[in-house]
Amino acid sequence: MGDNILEIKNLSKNFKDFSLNNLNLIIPRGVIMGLIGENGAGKSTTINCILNEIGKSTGEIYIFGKDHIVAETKIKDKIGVVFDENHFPDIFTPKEVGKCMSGIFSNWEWSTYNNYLKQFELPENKNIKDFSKGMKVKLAFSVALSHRAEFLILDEATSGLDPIIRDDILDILIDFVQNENHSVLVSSHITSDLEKIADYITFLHKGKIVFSYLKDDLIDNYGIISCGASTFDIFDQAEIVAYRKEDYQYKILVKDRKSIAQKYSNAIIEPATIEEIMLFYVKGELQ
Ligand SMILES: Nc1ncnc2c1ncn2[C@@H]1O[C@H](COP(=O)(O)OP(=O)(O)OP(=O)(O)O)[C@@H](O)[C@H]1O
Repeated sequence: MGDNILEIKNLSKNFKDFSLNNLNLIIPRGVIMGLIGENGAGKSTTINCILNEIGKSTGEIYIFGKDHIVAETKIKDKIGVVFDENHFPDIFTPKEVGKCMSGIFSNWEWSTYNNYLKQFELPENKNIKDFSKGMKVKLAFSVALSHRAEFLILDEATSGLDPIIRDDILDILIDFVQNENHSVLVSSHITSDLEKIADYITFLHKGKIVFSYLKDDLIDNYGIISCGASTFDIFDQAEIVAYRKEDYQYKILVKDRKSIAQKYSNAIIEPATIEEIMLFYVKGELQ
């Protein structure tokens, strides 16, 4: 267990109209795990269960090898969290936030915090209520990165940021996992960002994990075939993950595009992006 920063076993959470269903997930040390899924798929619920912000119905969660509830205080000291909303009281200034955090986190580093405030051009004495949405997110990143966290958990944290700051944040995350004790769990709708930085992609759909794969395996192996009805009919159905019927053609998602290309030499096969793979699973006909 020591090599994994997070281990989730058979996690379920039942709400009245929604259930997270028997999730199993491992995040090794030294990696960025991207969590994708449609609105309402259960990404925030998963993250809230990990952080014990909401109680799980059943299952086990270990962070740094320890039960996430038994060792909650110690664990939270080493986790940096950024959500898509302001965590801090509006009347605080960044300086006051720093003072408050220095009392909460045992490894608080003022110099790192002040450097991030500078890098993100955040005025240290302005009230947060007068910050833009992007400034609030940048403040949350400054805090998350200033207490020697080993595990960063980001829930839709970058979606309110402009492409330039987003790019800076992606660089910071890549840099963060250069320390092989560190890992990042990042949920995002911006799949192109995850395509740039994630080592693994976990796809959650209607409360269940569809897959949790190495990103390079996804990109190297999945493919999309465009073909007419007659070609579609000769495909071995077992080779089709999902398909979508368009006006004059079928689009087929396959898992092993290289062997399919050899077998059906007339078929046109393109690599699939993460967004396309997700769309096929959510909107296509599944085999
Ligand atoms: N406290 C709650 N009580 C009842 N249902 C809830 C509660 N919190 C979340 N849900 C439901 O759980 C489902 C999953 O929500 P969740 O916020 O985890 O999805 P998500 O994948 O993070 O979506 P998004 O991308 O829109 O943020 C939704 O149907 C939501 O209505």
